[in-house]
Amino acid sequence: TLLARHEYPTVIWGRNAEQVAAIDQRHENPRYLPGVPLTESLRATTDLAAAVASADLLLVVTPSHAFTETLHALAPHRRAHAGVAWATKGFEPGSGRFLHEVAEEILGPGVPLAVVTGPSFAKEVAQGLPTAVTVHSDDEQFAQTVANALHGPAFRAYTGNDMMGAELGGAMKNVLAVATGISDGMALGLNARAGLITRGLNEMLRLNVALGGRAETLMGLAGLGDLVLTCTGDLSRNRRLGLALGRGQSLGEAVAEIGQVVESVQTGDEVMRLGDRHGLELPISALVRAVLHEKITPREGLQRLLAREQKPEYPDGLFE
Ligand SMILES: NC(=O)C1=CN([C@@H]2O[C@H](COP(=O)(O)OP(=O)(O)OC[C@H]3O[C@@H](n4cnc5c(N)ncnc54)[C@H](OP(=O)(O)O)[C@@H]3O)[C@@H](O)[C@H]2O)C=CC1
Ligand SMILES: O=C(CO)COP(=O)(O)O
Repeated sequence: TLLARHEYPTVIWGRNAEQVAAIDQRHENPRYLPGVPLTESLRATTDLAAAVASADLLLVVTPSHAFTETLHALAPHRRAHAGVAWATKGFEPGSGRFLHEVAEEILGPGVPLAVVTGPSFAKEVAQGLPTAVTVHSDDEQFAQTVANALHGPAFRAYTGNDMMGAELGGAMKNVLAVATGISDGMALGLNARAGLITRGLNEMLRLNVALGGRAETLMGLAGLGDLVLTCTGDLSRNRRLGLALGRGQSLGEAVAEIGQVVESVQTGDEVMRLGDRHGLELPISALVRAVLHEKITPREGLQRLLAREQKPEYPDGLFE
């Protein structure tokens, strides 16, 4: 709806005929964005081949568990010049690969790729409220093309060239949002929330540096920006999952009640796998995973965090 608002002829593909008809004809998405009017020029279809074959630019927004199959489905129909961007946040489930690695493998060399990420609740974007995101690509011109399409009177799109850092920030903030949600669900107070956000940012920065990424990406919209939004904004599904767990609900009950994708349930595993591979301790992320897998209760998680040894805030400099 943002692209259509910017007068780009835009077609959204979906697999559910009823939802597609509602978007195409009534300009609404009653299942996922009830009550938010969509741009009238936005077209919707269930015909993936036709939608892809007519596009100069592809923006994938399926959940991470559907990313690989969606790219396989669209690849044969992609026009030779059409670059592929995605707003999906997470890793490929199972392999733990970054999504740009998956895209490179499926689409082959030479296809322009870009990550769109940042603090952007879909509902607020659709309502036309001011939002800022960042578009990262190895191909500077493609980053600019995607940013130009998204950028408009109420939407700022910055550019960068650190795809891995941008993807790591978008994935990790979902796990850390569960931690602050749990803390708030247990009514542990505002100090606890700020402490978790800051030490969570530290986990993001250390993992990114271990992977060879650049700290500045995580200090920007892709990291800090999205971390603050998701840890504090009740529109976040990941935060709401934490709130429910902190109040004593089970994982199954909470996920069913939210009724939308909650990326952290899968991403917690992949983050810990990356941390283990690089010999990093990520205490908040580790406890979130343990609570999500119902191996420990939120109260046990809290006790373990508070019982950790006292130490310098930055033992080996800022980013050892
Ligand atoms: N919502 C937000 O504010 C933001 C979300 N994101 C990221 O975007 C991604 C999608 O999130 P979001 O749209 O909010 O999730 P939702 O749960 O709201 O919607 C998921 C959508 O993806 C579709 N879908 C699920 N599986 C498949 C599949 N195998 N093939 C085709 N379509 C599929 C669903 O269709 P169906 O109804 O048929 O199941 C539905 O339309 C996530 O990675 C999220 O982290 C990024 C920034 C902001
Ligand atoms: O990524 C998002 C906002 O930038 C949406 O967060 P949730 O998936 O937690 O709702």
